[in-house]
Amino acid sequence: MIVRPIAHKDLDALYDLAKAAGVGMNSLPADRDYLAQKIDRAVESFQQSIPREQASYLFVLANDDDRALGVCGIEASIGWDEPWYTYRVSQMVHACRDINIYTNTPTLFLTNDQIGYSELCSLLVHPDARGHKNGPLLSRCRFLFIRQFRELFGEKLFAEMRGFNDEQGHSPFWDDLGKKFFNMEFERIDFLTGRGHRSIIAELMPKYPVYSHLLAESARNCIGKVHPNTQPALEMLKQEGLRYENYVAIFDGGPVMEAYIDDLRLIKQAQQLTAVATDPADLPSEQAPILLSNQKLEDYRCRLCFSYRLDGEQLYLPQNIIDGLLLENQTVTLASLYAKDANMLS
Ligand SMILES: CC(C)(COP(=O)(O)OP(=O)(O)OC[C@H]1O[C@@H](n2cnc3c(N)ncnc32)[C@H](O)[C@@H]1OP(=O)(O)O)[C@@H](O)C(=O)NCCC(=O)NCCSC(=O)CCC(=O)O
Ligand SMILES: NC(=[NH2+])NCCC[C@H](N)C(=O)O
Repeated sequence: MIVRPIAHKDLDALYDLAKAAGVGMNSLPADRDYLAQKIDRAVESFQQSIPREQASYLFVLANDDDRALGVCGIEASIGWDEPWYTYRVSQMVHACRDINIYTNTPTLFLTNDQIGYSELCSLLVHPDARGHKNGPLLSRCRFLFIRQFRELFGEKLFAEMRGFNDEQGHSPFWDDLGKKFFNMEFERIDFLTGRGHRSIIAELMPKYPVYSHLLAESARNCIGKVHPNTQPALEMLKQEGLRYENYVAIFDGGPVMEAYIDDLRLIKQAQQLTAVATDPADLPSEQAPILLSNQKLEDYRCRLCFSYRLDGEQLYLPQNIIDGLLLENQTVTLASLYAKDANMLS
C-alpha cells in the first residue's frame, strides 16, 4: 500500500468509500458531483494554483493496482471563506454559601475559536482493507507531509471527530438540541453540512450559552463522545499528541482534538536520510514499522516498511520500496510509525 495525492481517476473509488462511510462523516457526502469538486480542489491545491488558505489536500491509500482503498485529508486553514463553529464546554458555577448551594454545570458556548487552524479530516479506510496498519499509515502520513511543507499550514492543528449516532443514524445530541431550531433529521443535516451548508445551519442554531443539565441525559452523554467506528481514529491522534481541550462539534457533540503543530512527535522526530538499495535477503525482516516519504508536493508518496537497516545517515532498503517512493537524489524522510519505537531510530 502506498499513499499518494488524490487524482481525477479516483472519483469512482472515492464515491464507493463515501457510500461506505455511514452517517456522521460529513466531509465525505455520497454525492458524486460534490466529490468531483473536492477532487478538483485537491488537485489544484497540490499544484499550488489556489490561495494557501483555500487549499485542501486529499490523499488516497492505493493498492498494487493503484485502486484507492482509503482516504484522508488536511485543510490548510479553516474559517476564512465562512465561519467555523464549535461549542466550547465551559464550567458555570452557581453558588451561595449562606444557603449551602453549589452547582457546577458544563455550559456550551458557540465559538469560532479554530479560525486559522489547519484541520485533519476525512480519514476513512474501506471496511475490507482495515487492519494491516493501513489506518495508522493513512492517519500519520499527514504529519510527514505537514512537516515537509510546514509553511503551508497554521500554528495549530485540530480534528473534529465523528460524534455518536446510533444504528439508525440518529444523534441524541442533535435530536435534543439542534433539531429544535432546525427541524431536520441528523442524517439530512449531516449530508447538508458536508455539501457546504455548514455555516448556514450553524447560524440558525442556538447562539446563547446552553446549560448542559437542561439537555436530556442521552444528549449530555454524547458531549465529547466519538462514534464506535471512530475510536481507532481518536486513539491514533491521541498517540501522536493531540488533546481534547473542551471543544465539541455543534451538530453531534463529537470531540475536537487539537495541538500545536511544532509540538507533535512526528514533526519533531522525522529525519532525512540517504536511501541505499539492498538485496532484501540481506535485511532483517519484521522490524518495528517505519514511515517513509519523499519530499515532493505534487508527487508526494508515503508508505510503511518492515525490512530495513539504519547505519548512520544511510537507510538500507529493498529496491522496490525505493522505486515506489519516487525519491529525488535518494533522500528519504523517515520516522517510526509508533512513538514507542522512536528511540530505535535515534
Ligand atoms: C479510522 C480508521 C481509518 C482506522 O483504521 P483501522 O480500523 O484499520 O485501524 P486499526 O489499526 O485497527 O486501529 C488504529 C489504532 O487504534 C487502536 N484501536 C482500535 N480500536 C480501538 C478501540 N475501540 N479503543 C481504543 N483503541 C482502539 C488500535 O489498537 C490501533 O492502535 P495500534 O496501532 O497502536 O495498535 C477506520 O477505523 C475507519 O475507516 N473508520 C470509519 C471512519 C471514521 O470514523 N473515521 C474517522 C472520522 S473522524 C475524522 O476523520 C477526523 C480525524 C482524522 O482525520 O484523523
Ligand atoms: N462531528 C462530526 N460529525 N464531524 C465531522 C466528521 C468527522 C470528520 N471530521 C470528517 O472529516 O468527516
